[in-house]
Order: sequence, then C-alpha cells, then structure tokens
Amino acid sequence: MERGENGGLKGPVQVTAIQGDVTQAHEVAAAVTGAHVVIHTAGLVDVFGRASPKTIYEVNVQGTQNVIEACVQAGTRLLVYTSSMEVVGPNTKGHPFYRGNEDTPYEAVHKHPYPCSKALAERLVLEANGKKVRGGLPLVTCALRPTGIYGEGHQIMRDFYRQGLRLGGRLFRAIPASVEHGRVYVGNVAWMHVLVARELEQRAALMGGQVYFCYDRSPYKSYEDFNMEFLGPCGLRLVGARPLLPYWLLVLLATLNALLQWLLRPLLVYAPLLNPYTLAVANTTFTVSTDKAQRHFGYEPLFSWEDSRTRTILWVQASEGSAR
Ligand SMILES: NC(=O)C1=CN([C@@H]2O[C@H](COP(=O)(O)OP(=O)(O)OC[C@H]3O[C@@H](n4cnc5c(N)ncnc54)[C@H](O)[C@@H]3O)[C@@H](O)[C@H]2O)C=CC1
Ligand SMILES: CC(C)[C@@H](O)CC[C@@H](C)[C@H]1CC[C@H]2[C@@H]3[C@H](O)CC4=CC(=O)CC[C@]4(C)[C@H]3CC[C@]12C
Repeated sequence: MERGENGGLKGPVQVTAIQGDVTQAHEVAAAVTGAHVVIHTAGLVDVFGRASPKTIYEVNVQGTQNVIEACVQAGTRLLVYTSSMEVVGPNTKGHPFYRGNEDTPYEAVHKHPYPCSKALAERLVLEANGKKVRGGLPLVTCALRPTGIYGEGHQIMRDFYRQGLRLGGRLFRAIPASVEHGRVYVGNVAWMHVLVARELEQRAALMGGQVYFCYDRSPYKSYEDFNMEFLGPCGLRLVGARPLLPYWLLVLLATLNALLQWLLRPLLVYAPLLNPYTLAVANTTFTVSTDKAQRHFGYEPLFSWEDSRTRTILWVQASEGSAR
C-alpha cells in the first residue's frame, strides 16, 4: 500500500471487526490468532464508581494477562499497550507532577481501583518483554501513557456540555485556574499507537520494554478551562475567576456524593462527576513535557492544536442536536 507524505497509509485499509471480551481467554486467543502486532487498548475507564473494583481488575488486569498469553501462544511478537498517565499520578498525596517526563522521579502511590489496575497491567506488559513466544522468538512490548484524552467521543466533555445546558448556559468553576492538566487529542493518541506498531519490530532493542507519554501541542490549562476551549464556542460560559465554593465544601459535597452512591447502590447507580477521587485528581497539577516518542520512533503530532480544537468543537456541536 502506498504511503502519504506524513508516512500515513493511502488508499483503503481492510478492517475485520471481531467482537469479544478480553476477560474471556479463548475469545482473546481467537482474536489474536494470525496477528503480526497487537494494540491492546481495551479497558474499563471508571473513576465514578459505576463498576465494582473486581470488574475493573478483571477487565484491566486479567484482560491484559489474557492478551499477553494469547500473543505468546499465537507466536505474535509485537504488543502495544494503552496505559495511562494515571499509572504515575496524581498520587494519593496530591503531589504535583509539573512538566515531568518518563524519567522524572515521582512517588506513584495509588488506592483507587482504576489507577491500581492500569499500573498492574502496565507492569505485566513491560515484564513480558523478551518472553519467548511460540516459535522461540522474543515478545517485544511497550506501553503508551496518554494524559487526559479529549476529542470526538469524549463522554465526559459531553456530560459537562449537557450540565451547562441544564444550568442556562453556565458552568461554575470548582478548580483554581492555576492547577494545570496536560491533555492530548484522541487522533494524536491513535497516531502514536500506529507509529509504535509500525516501528516496534525494527527498533525492538530501543523500544522494547519502554513507556512513552502520549503528548501533543494542546495547551496546559486547568481541566475546566481546557474544556471551555470547546464548550465556550458552543455557547457555554465558565462562571467565576476563582472557585465559587471553598475547597473544604467541595470535599464535603464529594464525600456526600460517595455516601449517596453507597446508600443507593442496591437501587440504582448514582455516579456524579464530583467524588473524592475526581476532585483530588482535578485539583492536582499533572503536566508532561517530553520528546521521548520523537527521539525513539520519530513521533510528531498528526493533528495540530488548532485542528484538534476545531474537530472537537464540531463534535460537541453535533452532539448538541442529540442533547436537546
Ligand atoms: N479517557 C482518557 O482520558 C484516557 C484513557 N486511557 C486509556 O485508553 C484506553 C481507551 O479508553 P477510552 O477510549 O478513554 O475509553 P472508552 O470507554 O471509550 O473505550 C474503552 C473500550 O474498551 C472496550 N472494553 C471495555 N471492556 C471490555 C472488555 N471486557 N472486553 C473487550 N473490550 C472492552 C469498550 O468497549 C471500549 O470500546 C483505555 O485503556 C484507557 O485506560 C489512558 C489515558 C487517558
Ligand atoms: C466536578 C469537578 C471537580 C470537575 O472538575 C471534575 C473533573 C474530573 C471528572 C476529571 C478531572 C481529571 C480527569 C481525569 C484525568 O484526565 C486523568 C484520567 C486518565 C485516564 O486514564 C482515565 C480518565 C482520567 C481518570 C480522567 C477522568 C475525569 C477527571 C477525573
């Protein structure tokens, strides 16, 4: 197949969809059979208490173990795993991670089921690097750590948008503007996965067993201010130059939400955006500044910040029709 000027593929690419459950080893084995490279991006992304810790573990950890085992049995030598910034932090102590990179020392301490599961899964993938697969050759693995992904299909962005519509076009600041979060456009995350899948075999000695943050040129902003880059052009406004409520009151409200979730669980799943974990993460600076992916396999973002922003705005506006 012919390649485009940025090295991307030109012309039709044949895709065969096989639906399956990563927690079912036999289904994973069937999906992996014959694959030259596996990109394992399936995961249960839940920090709102919708799923049980057991289910999060089964999908994110056992599911990843099933993928590794399937690669070994099938003789598939290349495995790329979608890990997460959360493997690093923010930690339970609220330590900021400011313009850090893959080598920045940071005390990665987690209690929440989601980051714990991603950290364990990443470790399984990296430890599997070099493991002999069927046929006797070594498995080559690496893990990509996206920061907060945004773009088309971002359900949390859609939830904020709908919340703003319900509140008369307003959202109320809860987090100081000074608390910066690194964010990355979904198209650039996908592009990094494609580049790794393409380069991992030839650069196995350099890339095998490595982790790479997913990054692009999206600006560092507070989570709420960053979201307003898209929700503002869709008619919403963020009220307050500073948080309208004191932090202790937000902690109280988040705790009440967690208590309500626990009390209501036998009847329904009550899973608001604000809970002790989401508040703590939102309130802790986490930004990355790295060029490791560029140095190791020539990664450059495929989508500029301007393009990423426009595409996301168009998606939110399109979801407006479904919101009303
Ligand atoms: N959303 C974010 O900000 C970030 C996400 N990630 C990681 O990116 C990956 C994709 O996440 P998102 O696209 O955000 O979430 P998503 O919920 O949109 O995608 C997760 C996918 O995994 C599939 N999946 C879930 N359980 C499965 C199972 N038992 N068997 C097979 N497939 C299953 C879902 O059907 C879905 O297509 C995940 O591994 C997540 O941990 C990493 C960093 C940031
Ligand atoms: C209610 C307010 C306090 C509001 O600001 C809460 C925002 C909160 C829902 C998000 C703030 C930071 C987000 C997380 C961050 O982007 C890192 C993530 C990485 C992942 O792998 C999965 C998603 C997430 C945990 C992401 C989830 C939503 C936030 C906690």
